[in-house]
Amino acid sequence: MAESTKNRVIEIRAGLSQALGAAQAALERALDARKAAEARYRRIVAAAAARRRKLAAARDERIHEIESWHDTELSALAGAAAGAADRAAPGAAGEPWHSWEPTPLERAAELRVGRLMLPEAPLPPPVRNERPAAADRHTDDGEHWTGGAWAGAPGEVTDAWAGPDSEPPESVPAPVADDSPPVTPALVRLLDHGHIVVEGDQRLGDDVVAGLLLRALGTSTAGQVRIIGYDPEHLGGGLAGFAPLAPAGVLTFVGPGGLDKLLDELVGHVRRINETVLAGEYTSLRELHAATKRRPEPWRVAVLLGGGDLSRHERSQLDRLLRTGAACGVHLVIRGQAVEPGPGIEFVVAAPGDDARVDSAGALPVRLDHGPTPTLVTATCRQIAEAVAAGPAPVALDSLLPEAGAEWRESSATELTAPLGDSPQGPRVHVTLSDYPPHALIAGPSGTGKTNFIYAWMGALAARYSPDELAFYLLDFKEGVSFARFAPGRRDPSWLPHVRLVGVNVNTDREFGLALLRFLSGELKRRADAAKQYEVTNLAELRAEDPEGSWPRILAVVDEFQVLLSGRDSVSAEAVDLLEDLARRGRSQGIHLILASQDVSGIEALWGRPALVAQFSLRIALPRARRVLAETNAAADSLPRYHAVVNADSGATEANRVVRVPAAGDREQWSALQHRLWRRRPPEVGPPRLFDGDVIPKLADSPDFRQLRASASPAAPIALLGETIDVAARSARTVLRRAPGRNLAVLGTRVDEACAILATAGRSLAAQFPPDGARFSVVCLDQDARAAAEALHARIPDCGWYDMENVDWLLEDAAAEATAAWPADRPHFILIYAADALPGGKEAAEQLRTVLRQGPERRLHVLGWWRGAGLLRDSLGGHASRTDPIGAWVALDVHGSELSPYYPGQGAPNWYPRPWRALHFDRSVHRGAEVIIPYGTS
Ligand SMILES: Nc1ncnc2c1ncn2[C@@H]1O[C@H](COP(=O)(O)OP(=O)(O)OP(=O)(O)O)[C@@H](O)[C@H]1O
Repeated sequence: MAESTKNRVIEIRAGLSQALGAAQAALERALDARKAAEARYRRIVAAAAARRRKLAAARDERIHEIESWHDTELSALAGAAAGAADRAAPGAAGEPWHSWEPTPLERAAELRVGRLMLPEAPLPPPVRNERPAAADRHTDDGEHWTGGAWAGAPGEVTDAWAGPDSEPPESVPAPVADDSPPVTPALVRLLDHGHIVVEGDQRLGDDVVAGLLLRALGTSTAGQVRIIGYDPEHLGGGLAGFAPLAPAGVLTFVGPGGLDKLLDELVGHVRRINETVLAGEYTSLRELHAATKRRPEPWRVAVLLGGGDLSRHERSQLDRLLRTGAACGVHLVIRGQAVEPGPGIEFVVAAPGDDARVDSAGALPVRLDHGPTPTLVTATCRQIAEAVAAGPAPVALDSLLPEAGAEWRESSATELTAPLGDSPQGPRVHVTLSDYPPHALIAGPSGTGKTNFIYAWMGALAARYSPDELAFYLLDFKEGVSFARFAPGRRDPSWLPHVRLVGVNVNTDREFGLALLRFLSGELKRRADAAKQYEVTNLAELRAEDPEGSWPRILAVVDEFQVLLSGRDSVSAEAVDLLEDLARRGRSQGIHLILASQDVSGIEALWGRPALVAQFSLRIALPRARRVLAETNAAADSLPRYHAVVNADSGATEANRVVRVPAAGDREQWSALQHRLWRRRPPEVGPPRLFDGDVIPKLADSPDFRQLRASASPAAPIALLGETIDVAARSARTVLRRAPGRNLAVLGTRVDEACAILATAGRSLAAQFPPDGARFSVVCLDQDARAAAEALHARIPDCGWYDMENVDWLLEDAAAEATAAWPADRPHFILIYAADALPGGKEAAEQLRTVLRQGPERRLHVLGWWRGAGLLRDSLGGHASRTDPIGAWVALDVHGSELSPYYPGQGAPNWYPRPWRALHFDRSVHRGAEVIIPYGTS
């Protein structure tokens, strides 16, 4: 091989080896670079994953925070909205139909028509431990998760490779179901606020109207919402379910063509209410109600369903009502008429699903409620109609009273004024008694509330005027004890401090009525004398001149007064005279009479006495009372229950004022007032005198008996006999002084009463003497009276006892005593039970006559019981004998005609016997006989 070739080979080899070395080095460098690049790549990937995890965690945390804040806020807002809705629409105003029932509310509420579709507050997210599946998922906010990264999530490393190591977000908000029921009702305002126009879907609109009406009815007191339906296309069919309201007058239908008249009428109501009810004092009925708690006018809701084009007049009336009706409680619910938006007008657009709208809810979707079921509508309407037919609920007595603590502030110097209740038009009705009108006549058939009316009037007066200003004298001729509540009783020791006298169960004791009139007559005289002395003419002037004097106005109330005037006897004759005088002259002296009667004949009894009836210019008629107002005034015929016509001008129709009378009969309410006033009574005001004709008085309770004291030798011993029927509790008495005729005869067959009278006489006489100061002898000649005679005998110390066996001794002794020449050293009282049964024939009879004739002058007095007026006559010596030895007598079941011999110069006394009553006459003091009540044994 040539050198050159060798060299070339060597060169090539060297070159190749060099190249190989270089390549080797380059490869090594490249491998190093690759290694470094790979290491860097791994670092970047790891950093990216770590960063992404961190960011995802931060994002999740933030999302979670935002979501929980959102949830809390949303639930708080939803809760607040629901709470506000509940408050605005409580009870029947907002309750869903399935649990709905009427709940009358204090004031008008907003009414629910459906639900507001508010954005829903999601449920709290559950903590997720599982990875979500790799499949696509939709979150509730519409984001799209692809299994590796959140599409469109901000700040995400979206360009990074999502290797198998990459993690999905730890927690994902759970999708929330969107079908939980919304809780916020959609409300509209109708009553006391405005009008509602329903548009849109016909059937759903009908449901809205029915729902609104039912809710309006159910949230108010029965009868306070009146509906007037105008439905010319379906002739009322649109309101068919409400038909049960029609008979009670709560729903009226206006026929086609009647719109004109209906709108005119409603405008008329608005004008009237503005003029007479709001009367410039309030701007709306709502304001009046807030200030006074009274709602004198019903809400009138006119439902206008279709009806085509309106005439110009109708349109302008409708516009007027839309502007001014709501303030006066006149509201319109309109369908099928174009109405311009305006203040207070709510538009409801009916549509299915969530497409309905309520104007005041803005753009919020509304889902309307279904209408109430026909059964619910008719049942509710029937219930309301029944409640209306049953009449309004009673008003409480408290509504007539001043605030507690503000009592007794009025002066009665010129008048007595008190409210009696509200008129249906709203204003209070006040009634005044003064110089004109001075006296009142009240009439009402039984059960119409006459007694209640009197209570209410008395309560309103008694709360305003103190007992210094006003005094009551009360008399009830009806059977029962209606006025007894004003006097202390066993159950309640309080009394009405103004009441000076209460007479109950006096229907057979007309004398008590007479006694009251006599007493008032005496008081009239006292006032007239004082007026003369001060040279004044009426009570106001007298009080001004004599400020220290006690001059209360007097109110004398006589219920069923006709009993007093019935009968043509001396009682009614005198009663009429006294009444006439009191009615005529009492007015200026502050004495007022209130006569009440349930009986038309009672009122008619007065018509025959025009002078008397003319004085009673205040006339009060309860429902169906006849003839108490003027002849042509029939206002009482149509009065609802618990109402009265008050007329202060003798019944002239234009002076009628209708008043709704509060319930004052309730014992509890009355007692609360009475106790309040009783606790305030001045210390000098004692309880009233209670005269109860059904109660037998007791001698031990008699003030006259209690005052009797023993004295050594009373010149005029008093024999008490029984209680007089009088304004003051007085005992009838006869004085047994030393004078001819001072004997007492008790006449009649009624043993118990005769014995009671003798016992009273004996005990009261004995009470006036010290031991041995007088001699008492009891003679019992009738077995039936023995127990009573023995009881008396036992009560009187050292009393002699005589009967059939030994009465002759007593008579002989007494006759001698009566004719003796020497003066008696002490009085001797002989009490004889059944003196007509005296044994011993003529001789004994003669002795008795001697004692009767001559005894009294020698202080020997007979108190004898004869079982008949004729038998006494026999004892006195027969028909022709004189009766003057009997100076005093008490007759029981003896007719007046039989008493004429003992009733000198006056014919026969007017006496019809009645149980436990007696007629007493004492010729030394009486002009006429008086009725007395024997004391019961005690
Ligand atoms: N304004 C009223 N509000 C509520 N209840 C009333 C009212 N007026 C009367 N009543 C009730 O009606 C009933 C009859 O009333 P009241 O006794 O006053 O009638 P009256 O006309 O006096 O009847 P009578 O003469 O038969 O006693 C009573 O139960 C009473 O409580």
